[in-house]
Amino acid sequence: MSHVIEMNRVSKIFNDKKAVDGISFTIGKGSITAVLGPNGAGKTTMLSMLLGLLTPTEGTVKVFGLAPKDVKVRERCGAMLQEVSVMDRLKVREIIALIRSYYPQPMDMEFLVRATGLAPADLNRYAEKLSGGQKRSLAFALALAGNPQLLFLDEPTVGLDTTARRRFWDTVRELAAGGTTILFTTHYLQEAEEVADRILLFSQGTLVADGSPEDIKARMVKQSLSFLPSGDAAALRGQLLKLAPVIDCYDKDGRIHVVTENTDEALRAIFTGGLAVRNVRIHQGSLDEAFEQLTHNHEEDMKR
Ligand SMILES: Nc1ncnc2c1ncn2[C@@H]1O[C@H](COP(=O)(O)OP(=O)(O)OP(=O)(O)O)[C@@H](O)[C@H]1O
Repeated sequence: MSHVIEMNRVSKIFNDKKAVDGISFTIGKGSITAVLGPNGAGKTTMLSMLLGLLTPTEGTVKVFGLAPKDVKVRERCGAMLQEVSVMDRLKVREIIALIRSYYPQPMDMEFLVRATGLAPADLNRYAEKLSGGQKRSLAFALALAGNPQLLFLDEPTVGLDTTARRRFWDTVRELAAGGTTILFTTHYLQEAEEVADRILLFSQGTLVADGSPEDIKARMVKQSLSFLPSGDAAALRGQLLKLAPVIDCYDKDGRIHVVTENTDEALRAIFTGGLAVRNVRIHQGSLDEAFEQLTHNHEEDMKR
């Protein structure tokens, strides 16, 4: 299968700083990928190379098997970037019509209006008179105007209210179901977890995790178990701390929690030892915790 996006050992150096450091990944058709990472991790730099706005210092970037600057690639891509600048002295309808006219098979105007939530009345307004949220809806309409097969979205929902945000993600899901490939950056972990089928987690220019939200949560080193004590809780805690796989244990919300690097081994030790526990639960940890842990571990490794 040919990949929609292919990054092979890509680095970008600004002066002496490596903003992106030897990154490789591929992305397949119709997937929704979230790019996450703290400020300065290299997300926008990576996106700019995919859009052909920046040239890699090392490595190769291919989009639809071609260089990102190729006109055949540009015709098939749409982008919504962080900075929204609208053309003055043009009405919303005129701007959308203008952008649609640049493409061989533009997106249906009715779909654009419905999908982006622009009200019919908004179409006759001058773009500079729109609110911040409406300007972002217009930017989304412009990103879709060319009927793209690949859509780049850089922190797309900043400034959108709850309704607009929900409509936005519904449209993204609908497009992906129709075969459009989506790559978006976000700082909202909940969005990544709900919408993306894959997460690329960046830290200091490198890719520290790549997988489904579930995979990434499962990579948490520390998971926890909790249960209700069947007998004396203090005695049970003492017994638990003597088991090799148990790192720590504590009481919370009437349950005893056990911290471990391996829930399977901890459970085995508890049952083999005949400890009096019931109502066992395994806590995977949140994506938030996984994200903190993975980027923190990476930063610590870099200091060594
Ligand atoms: N044009 C540039 N010249 C010099 N350094 C740059 C340039 N663009 C980015 N950088 C540096 O590269 C690093 C990565 O920046 P980038 O904007 O890609 O991060 P990011 O992950 O998108 O951050 P944010 O979440 O804040 O948008 C930062 O240290 C930044 O200062």
